[in-house]
Amino acid sequence: MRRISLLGASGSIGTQTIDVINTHQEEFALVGLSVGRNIGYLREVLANHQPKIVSVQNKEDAQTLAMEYPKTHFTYGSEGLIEVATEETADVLVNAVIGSVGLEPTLQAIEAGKVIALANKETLVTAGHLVMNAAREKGVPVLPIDSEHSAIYQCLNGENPKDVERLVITASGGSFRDLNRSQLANVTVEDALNHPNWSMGSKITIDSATMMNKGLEVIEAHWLFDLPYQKIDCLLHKESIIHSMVEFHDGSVMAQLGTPDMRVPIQYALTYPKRLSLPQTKRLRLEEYQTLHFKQMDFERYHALQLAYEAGKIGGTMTTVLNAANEVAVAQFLNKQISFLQIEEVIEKAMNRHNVINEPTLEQIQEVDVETRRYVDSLN
Ligand SMILES: NC(=O)C1=CN([C@@H]2O[C@H](COP(=O)(O)OP(=O)(O)OC[C@H]3O[C@@H](n4cnc5c(N)ncnc54)[C@H](OP(=O)(O)O)[C@@H]3O)[C@@H](O)[C@H]2O)C=CC1
Ligand SMILES: CC(=O)[C@@H](O)[C@H](O)COP(=O)(O)O
Ligand SMILES: [Mn+2]
Repeated sequence: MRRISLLGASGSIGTQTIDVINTHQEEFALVGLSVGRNIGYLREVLANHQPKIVSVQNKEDAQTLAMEYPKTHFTYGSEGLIEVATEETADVLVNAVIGSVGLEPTLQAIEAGKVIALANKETLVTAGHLVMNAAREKGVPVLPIDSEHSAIYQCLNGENPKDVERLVITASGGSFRDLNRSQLANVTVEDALNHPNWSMGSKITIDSATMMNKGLEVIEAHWLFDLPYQKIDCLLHKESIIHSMVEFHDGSVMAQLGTPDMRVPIQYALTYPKRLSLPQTKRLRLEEYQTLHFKQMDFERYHALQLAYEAGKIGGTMTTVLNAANEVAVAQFLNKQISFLQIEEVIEKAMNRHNVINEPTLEQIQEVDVETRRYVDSLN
């Protein structure tokens, strides 16, 4: 029995994690969870699970719920996320919150010796060295949930990491993949939220449309697989059937395939190194596709990806700036305060003015994060 704490239970990854847990009730127990403001969904979960601890965003919600569910401890805010992440009866933390708010709970969970199943890629983008060093020191595995990284993890299973020539991360191209740059000037939020292959939360769907999602994933791969940026490539593949590939020195290429369904990588992270059945996923029948498409990445068309590679290669706090500026700019775009193309403009401005700190501490990262958010807010 694996006992799971789940941050971000009401989101796209969170609800699919609960689906996986419900599918294998003999294997998994949900001992802790957090939601933000979606108390309605939390009540649905509490009808079927008896977690020891629950965190919500607001104190008032925590107080109301505590009266209704006396067997569960309710907490709230950023401290609440840490309490759930370090719940003593949990073996595994599934981190499925959005944004760098996921960093401290991840670090504290590592300190408490929990296995980390990580969807929250912003954690590695903003402070990959802190997370991976802490995990190494504690001997705690960091298992990827992100589909591309799960694919690479599966391809590397049993291989010697020294034999890797390069990683090939596939990219769907996002909502605007058939538009050229000049056609991006007037695109709407509603259009941007219409991802061709995946149903995901709004922030990552916008990241996918700007190609920043691939940029975040390149940095995530750099930390997870300890490879230099020169060995991490991106390839446009519009069907999202090949979830990523690993090329080895002998020319062999390993790929992981499947229909686009996040429950597969979520479950793999929860059962690793075993596999369990997942009857509800649509099976891949390649004859239904006949043709899969591939195209070289175009860095002029997808400038945000270029910025992410630059930030990654510069390193230190530059990726913290990239991430924080992106989080604020995407929120502004979703609130219709800036245009789609301004997202990358804002990120570039924030990067250009930043004096990098190498090997930053957690405090320095938090300061740079706050300062970058303040700067990006001031632009608007
Ligand atoms: N969705 C996907 O298919 C994939 C997602 N990922 C990554 O997984 C992470 C989650 O993405 P996704 O599930 O799409 O996101 P969603 O927006 O769907 O869900 C986010 C979750 O985090 C909660 N939340 C949001 N802000 C806060 C906050 N400040 N404090 C506490 N909780 C908060 C939300 O609560 P509430 O809604 O209750 O307010 C919700 O439970 C991201 O890092 C994303 O990049 C990676 C690969 C695929
Ligand atoms: C499902 C998943 O892992 C997302 O990160 C997905 O990769 C988004 O698709 P693209 O970024 O390739 O459009
Ligand atoms: Mn992904």
